[in-house]
Amino acid sequence: MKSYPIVETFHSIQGEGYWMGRNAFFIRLGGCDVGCWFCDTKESWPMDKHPQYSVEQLAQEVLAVNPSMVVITGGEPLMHDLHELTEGLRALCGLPLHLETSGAYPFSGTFDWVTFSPKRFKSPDSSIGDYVNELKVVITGAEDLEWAQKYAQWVDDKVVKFLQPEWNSSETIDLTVKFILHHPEWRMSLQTHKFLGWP
Ligand SMILES: C[S@@+](CC[C@H](N)C(=O)[O-])C[C@H]1O[C@@H](n2cnc3c(N)ncnc32)[C@H](O)[C@@H]1O
Ligand SMILES: Nc1nc2[nH]cc(C(=O)O)c2c(=O)[nH]1
Ligand code: SF4
Ligand SMILES: [Mg+2]
Repeated sequence: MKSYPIVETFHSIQGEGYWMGRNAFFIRLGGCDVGCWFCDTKESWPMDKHPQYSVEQLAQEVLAVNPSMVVITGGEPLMHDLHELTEGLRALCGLPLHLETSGAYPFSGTFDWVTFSPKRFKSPDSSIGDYVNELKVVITGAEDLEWAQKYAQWVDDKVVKFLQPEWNSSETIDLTVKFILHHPEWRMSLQTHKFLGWP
């Protein structure tokens, strides 16, 4: 069966976005070429520097901690064909599968929830449009707020829209709060696990 390069796996709360606070098992796949300067997981960028795990090995790790859901993240997960990973985890674990992606590569796999975090450094592939449940735009300054609105128009009306400021910049957090006070269609997402010192 197919294997995937794994940066890390961990059991924590979903720190961000719509499912914030839920008990989740995270699988971080290696490989990303999007190049965000603010990326908080740059160690995930190399594709070939991480150990390969089979889908069965990953399923065993999930089952050992009995989480309420599994989050596939990275790196950029869509650089891989996620079909075997999601079909295998679904068959072996029977848990909801969530995806964190920039959408920069064609969509693959079957997910119960897709969080789309587009980046100005590499445009999303149009294939993600049909699958998005949540839009989560990282805010580092005023220009990102303008840019976020472009994607709010691009996704379906029913998509839940979050602005996620860089967690360690109080100016950016203030800027984001002030914007939301004038744009009630947006919600705030904070990376709560970082404030708590959890992975
Ligand atoms: C590390 S990325 C991995 C998944 C995928 N490559 C992506 O960017 O969506 C996981 C989430 O963290 C967000 N993120 C990365 N660096 C961040 C930072 N410095 N501040 C806030 N959010 C950040 C991303 O936008 C994404 O929503
Ligand atoms: N606790 C926790 N929640 C998260 N939600 C998305 C994450 C990610 O890196 O994709 C993440 C993460 O790294 N940790
Ligand atoms: S797309 Fe995601 S993993 Fe890749 S550099 Fe940007 S934030 Fe980091
Ligand atoms: Mg993270």
